[in-house]
Amino acid sequence: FSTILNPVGSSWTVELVLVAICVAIAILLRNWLKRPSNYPPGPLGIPGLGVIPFLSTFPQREFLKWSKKYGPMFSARFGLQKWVVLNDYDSVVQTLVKNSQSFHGRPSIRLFIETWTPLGIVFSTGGTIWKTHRNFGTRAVRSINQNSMEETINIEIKEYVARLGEHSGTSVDIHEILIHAVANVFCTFNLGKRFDYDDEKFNLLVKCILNEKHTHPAGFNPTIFRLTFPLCRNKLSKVERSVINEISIAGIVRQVVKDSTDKIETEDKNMMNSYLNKSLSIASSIEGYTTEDTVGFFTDLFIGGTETLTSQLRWGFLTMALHPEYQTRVRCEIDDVIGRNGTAKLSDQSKMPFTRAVIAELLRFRTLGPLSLPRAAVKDVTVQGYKIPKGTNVFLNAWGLHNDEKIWETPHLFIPDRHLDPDGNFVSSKYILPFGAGVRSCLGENLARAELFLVFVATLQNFELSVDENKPPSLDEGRSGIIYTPNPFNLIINQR
Ligand code: HEM
Repeated sequence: FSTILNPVGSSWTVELVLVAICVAIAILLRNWLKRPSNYPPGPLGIPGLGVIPFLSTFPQREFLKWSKKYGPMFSARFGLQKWVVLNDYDSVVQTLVKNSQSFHGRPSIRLFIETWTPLGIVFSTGGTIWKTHRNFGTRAVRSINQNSMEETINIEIKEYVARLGEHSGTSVDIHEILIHAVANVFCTFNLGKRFDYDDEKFNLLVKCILNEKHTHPAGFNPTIFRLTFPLCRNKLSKVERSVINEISIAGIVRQVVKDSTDKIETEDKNMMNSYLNKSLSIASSIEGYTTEDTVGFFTDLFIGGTETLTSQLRWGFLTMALHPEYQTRVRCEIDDVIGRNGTAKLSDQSKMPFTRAVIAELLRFRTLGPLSLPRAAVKDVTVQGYKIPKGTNVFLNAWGLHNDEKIWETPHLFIPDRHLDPDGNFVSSKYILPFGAGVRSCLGENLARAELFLVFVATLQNFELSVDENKPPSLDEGRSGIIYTPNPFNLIINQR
């Protein structure tokens, strides 16, 4: 060793190098231990790695545990990155709602920037293009009135019930049929047309969503890992790039955008046409805006709106099959309010407290986005007395909020009655935040809630769901990525 360091044999060179190494380590340690004044407390972790070695594949669990020790808003380093984790309602409101504009960013996650081509709204780091997408999206979603939303969803439900009926009496994985229905609702609102279930292009889209890999490898653990270790990132993101590109959803959307641009109409027939009209006129005023941004926007809506809803409904049907007593209670309510052959309306919700309680409990019990989507502070800001510097990333631990024993008794159990008052009325809880909070909360929340209700009700109205008693699927087996999806499972469905 000394020959390498000291080829010429002078001892002071060795000493000098050793001193330099010690100084470098001391500086690194000092920087590691240094925190801005009034910064939220948190676990120190290991220099260079932060808390990564202490996280499981379900990090929200460790986060909730740490929040008991360091407080509901605590800080942690993932590698060299500074993060703050919010674990209770107050810290979420104070941070993401009251200081909405300061936290409208998302971290610049290279993984998404490299693989999510083109970058649309969901992983946009913020700024003018995100604002344009967001403003337009919000207005477009608001402009869909309840009647047309109901009508469009119910048209799809008819087809979906008929397809499911073909499997009556058998054990089947309903994932693909469900995606067809949910994706077609998206297509009707956004592209202005629904597709036949046998349409080649449509089936390709459905297959892309079925390719569950795209939700898994991009999960937060690997993401954090790759952010920290560039070499691993490059190696792994190659796999992901091929998966995501293979998905080719963007490719199909690009073609539809092109077709629509070619015959753009002044009349706002659907969201895409309307968006294209608008984007063409604003493109010249926004630096760097291209039609690829439009493609990204619609690709995000498609992925964000299809896989999420489908997974939440799959969790719901599995839960009902494993809890026949609740399934029967929902069905009795459906029969009373809608009847065996009636079509559910959104307004029926006010007369169906137990069904609402089941859906609310489902959103709590199987939180689809356990860590919501990460945010970033776009400026220095003080929250609850803590200083959070610009560039700090933020996790909303929605799973933690939904499983906090201070709020929920036996949170690991599915108990819809906790959402009913003594008179049986549904009571909505502010402590359930499945759609995030603040200016970047879910753009499709209203549509998602409407679809959840209508598809859930139609399924239980028409079918009895059960599982193979010999090897029942488990509610504890899911894949934790960006979203928490159930593993593939079969249900025995019997038409009533
Ligand atoms: C059960 C269904 C759904 C769940 C649980 C869900 C959940 C979420 C969550 C947690 C976020 C991040 C919010 C935040 O950062 O605070 C999000 C964002 C988003 N969601 Fe959803 N979502 C669902 C359905 C949908 C649907 C149907 C659509 C589309 C029509 C949609 C479009 C979006 C978009 C575009 C964003 C990004 C908004 C932005 O970054 O400004 N989601 N969603």
